[in-house]
Amino acid sequence: MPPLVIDNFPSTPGKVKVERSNYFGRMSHHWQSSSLANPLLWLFGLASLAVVLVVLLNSLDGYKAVHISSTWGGAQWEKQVRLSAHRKRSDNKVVLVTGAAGFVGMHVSLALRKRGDGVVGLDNFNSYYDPSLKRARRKVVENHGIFIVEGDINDAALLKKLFDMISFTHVMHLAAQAGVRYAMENPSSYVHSNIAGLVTLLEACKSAQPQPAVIWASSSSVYGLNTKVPFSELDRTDRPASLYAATKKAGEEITHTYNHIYGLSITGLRFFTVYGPWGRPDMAYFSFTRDILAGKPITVYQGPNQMELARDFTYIDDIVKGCVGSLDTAKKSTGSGGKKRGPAQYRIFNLGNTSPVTVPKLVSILEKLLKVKAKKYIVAMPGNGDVPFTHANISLAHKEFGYKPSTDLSTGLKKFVRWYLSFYGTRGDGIRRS
Ligand SMILES: O=C(O)[C@H]1O[C@H](OP(=O)(O)OP(=O)(O)OC[C@H]2O[C@@H](n3ccc(=O)[nH]c3=O)[C@H](O)[C@@H]2O)[C@H](O)[C@@H](O)[C@H]1O
Repeated sequence: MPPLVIDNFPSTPGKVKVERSNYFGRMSHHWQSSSLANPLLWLFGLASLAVVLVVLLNSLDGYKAVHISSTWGGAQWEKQVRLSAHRKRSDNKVVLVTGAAGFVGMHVSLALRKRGDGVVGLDNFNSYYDPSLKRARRKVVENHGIFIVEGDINDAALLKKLFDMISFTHVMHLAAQAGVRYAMENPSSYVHSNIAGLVTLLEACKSAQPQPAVIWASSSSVYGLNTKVPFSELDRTDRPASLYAATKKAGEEITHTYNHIYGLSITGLRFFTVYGPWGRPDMAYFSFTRDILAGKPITVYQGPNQMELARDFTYIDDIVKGCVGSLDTAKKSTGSGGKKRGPAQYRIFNLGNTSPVTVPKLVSILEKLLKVKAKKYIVAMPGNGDVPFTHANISLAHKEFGYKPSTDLSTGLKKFVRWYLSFYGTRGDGIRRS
């Protein structure tokens, strides 16, 4: 074999250019003659390593603040996974749902299960918001025969185990670090889940036999600072306003490379401010409900020139229909053994409601439903990643799988409030009593 020269090593004076064929042979000589034999330099090297480690651990602090748990493995665990993956008929799907104890994950898992699909959930039950809500959601899906594996999408060994055990036809990837404004508090958690976790999952999917089709949650936030409305999938998405948006945009690029290189069938869904029963306590409609009931003031942001902010709030049942529709129209991946055998499907869809509502209007609907007047602080929108408005053009999803949202904000909030009161009661402390 000819000597392998690593050419991309820097070749400026003082830097090395290594010839690998002779590398190990020369090492012993270098060991004796080079400065590596000097104990003082060793001490210095070890001290530098310690400093690097301390810096690295500190940078992980933000991530550690979100507690994550993991328990998997063993005969009983395997039995539960297999049972959960069991489909009713051979034409049903077998789906791995990541983030299954999350808001959208729970609802999508139930919808798939109800029609006879095999569904295995995966969730790390982190403490970004009250994990007891996630555990309550787990109870609901467990009652429908769905097992949620407790583990992280960054755990490559766990993913390999799952793909070795089960021939998943689809992966519905909904696990993510959500929240637009929290990205300024804990940026590393977004990189951990939305970038590193996504890549670990795609690696597992690309190597799986058979390769599943992947459907995953992107976000309306990728439209960032765009002003042209409604937002279309053809519009530019290179001006994100938050790190959250940037990681979702990165996800779209990352999934494209896995589609291109490995033949993974990919569908990205840009969700528009999803709300409804079993929702996320960090979102405005949820925290406003809690605070209005508690008699606490709420903060309503305002754009420049006292402009009211608006969102294309989308009800969870409509989102579920969009998720299931896109899953059912996803074509098979084309790769095998980690290699692409032909071009594979790559799609991106907006899943919105097509009728934006202002935040003050959202508050007035809640006031009516709760029969309590809100104490409002109107403040200028802080520069923390928020965008003034969102509005979806959904013609592509309509054409591809008949997506047609049918729940307006008043109707959807009525269902949310009914659920909220039955779950937490009227005290507004966000603590469940049952
Ligand atoms: O579509 C998305 O891709 C994203 O949707 C959601 O983000 P947003 O649309 O920002 O929802 P949300 O926080 O409920 O704020 C709603 C409105 O209330 C305003 N808002 C908020 C808080 C507050 O205290 N006051 C206030 O006026 C605020 O300024 C805004 O105008 C998801 O959280 C996110 O994970 C992602 O999925």
